[in-house]
Amino acid sequence: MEQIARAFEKVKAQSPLVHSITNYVVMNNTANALLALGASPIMAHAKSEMDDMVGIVGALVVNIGTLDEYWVDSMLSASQKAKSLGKPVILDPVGAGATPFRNQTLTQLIQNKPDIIRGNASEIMALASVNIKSKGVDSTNSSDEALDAGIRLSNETGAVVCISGEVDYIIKGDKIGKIKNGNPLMAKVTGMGCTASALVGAFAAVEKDLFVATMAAMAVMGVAGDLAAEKAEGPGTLQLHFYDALYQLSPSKLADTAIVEYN
Ligand SMILES: Nc1ncnc2c1ncn2[C@@H]1O[C@H](COP(=O)(O)OP(=O)(O)O)[C@@H](O)[C@H]1O
Ligand SMILES: Cc1ncsc1CCOP(=O)(O)O
Ligand SMILES: [Mg+2]
Repeated sequence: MEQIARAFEKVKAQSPLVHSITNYVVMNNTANALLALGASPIMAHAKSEMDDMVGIVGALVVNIGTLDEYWVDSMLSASQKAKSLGKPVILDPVGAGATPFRNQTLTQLIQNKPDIIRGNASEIMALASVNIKSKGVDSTNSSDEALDAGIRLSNETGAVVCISGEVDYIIKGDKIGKIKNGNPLMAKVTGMGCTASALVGAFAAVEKDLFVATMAAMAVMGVAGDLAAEKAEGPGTLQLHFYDALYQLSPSKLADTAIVEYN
């Protein structure tokens, strides 16, 4: 818990710049969430600026939500550049398993060795080649069901794998962490998973231990989700209160309220 609170202090002190190549649906949600957290967002996908942009940011978040052929080229070149500079790459495999194009793109992106993969249960199961029936971007599985797939995916790729859901699992080798905060209403707001991946980017930019960085980001998501749900009347006000909760959350409040298990 101390390490999680310290990572949050570093985000606040350093206000890292996070580069997202992300989808049209969530660009605004995720930029606002990064600002509320105390980080700084930039969304960019032009091929001509990928190398330069990656050169000035603290982390790269690649999110395939509304991918197309041009964007995939940008995603591949930006992740290669980030790896060559030793900057963390976070992959959000939105809609993994839904179409062959998504699966082929994810295979290429994973060959570039992302440092962290954060997805919902169905996406992680699809990435680990579990034969599931995809319902697009929303999960039809619980994170508990995806745990074995997540462990396998982490072992195969060497990445920290985060399976989000009622319980968030964070996996690296034989380390498994759980975050038990959050509220089911979060799944009724589009872009909450993408927001989680963006926050993971902010933490990875300042915290070298990427397992700790991912635990801390998911703890912040869960605690802010709990606080927002106490005030919300539905998905619309949940989103608004979520930004306010993120903005008001302190490292000490995080340490007092995060429900973290680790073994
Ligand atoms: N049933 C739930 N209970 C608590 N938190 C949840 C629940 N479902 C989702 N969350 C939280 O919402 C965020 C988005 O997760 P998820 O819905 O799994 O991602 P995605 O939007 O990519 O499908 C995460 O922070 C997760 O912890
Ligand atoms: C609805 C939708 N369609 C393509 S991307 C996207 C947003 C998905 O966001 P999240 O995975 O965070 O729910
Ligand atoms: Mg998602």
